Amino acid sequence: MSTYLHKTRITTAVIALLFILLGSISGCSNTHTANQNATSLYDEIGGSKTLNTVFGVAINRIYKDPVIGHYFNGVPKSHLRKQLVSQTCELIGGPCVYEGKAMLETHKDLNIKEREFYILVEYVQDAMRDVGLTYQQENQILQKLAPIKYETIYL
Ligand code: HEM
Repeated sequence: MSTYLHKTRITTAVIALLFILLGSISGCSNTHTANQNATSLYDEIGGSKTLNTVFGVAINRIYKDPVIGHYFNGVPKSHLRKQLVSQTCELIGGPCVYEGKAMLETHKDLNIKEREFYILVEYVQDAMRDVGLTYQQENQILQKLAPIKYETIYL
């Protein structure tokens, strides 16, 4: 085989490889996006805009609650909202990575009672309903938050 032909074949192989690589990268991201669009509860409910509204509404009520409101004295609403949105976003298949404090560490010295936990959950549930989430979406989100109960309450 002549050197020229040899070089041409190598060049063709390199170009083909590049096309395959680029194809698989873009194919991969397309599939990824398609899957996320098709399956994520996060996208289904309207993403971070909806979560921000839900937690904004819930937090305003929680801070005024006569039983649990006092826990939040000195906790900036915007901070708590940002962390709850990010945590829930991650839990329901959104693109977020929760980078806030660990749940056990955050709540362990607060001595939160079980019934107080349920008061908070009810505010979140009411806010989801008020914002227009379906009963099914509401339940799916609550199911994701439920296991956190044992990291927040004092038993
Ligand atoms: C499923 C239930 C709960 C979830 C998902 C949750 C989640 C969170 C998150 C993400 C933070 C922010 C952590 C950070 O600053 O990085 C936080 C902080 C806090 N949570 Fe909860 N929480 C829950 C239940 C409760 C309950 C029942 C109470 C009280 C009644 C409570 C009181 C607080 C307080 C006072 C803070 C602020 C702590 C501080 O900044 O020192 N949480 N929680």
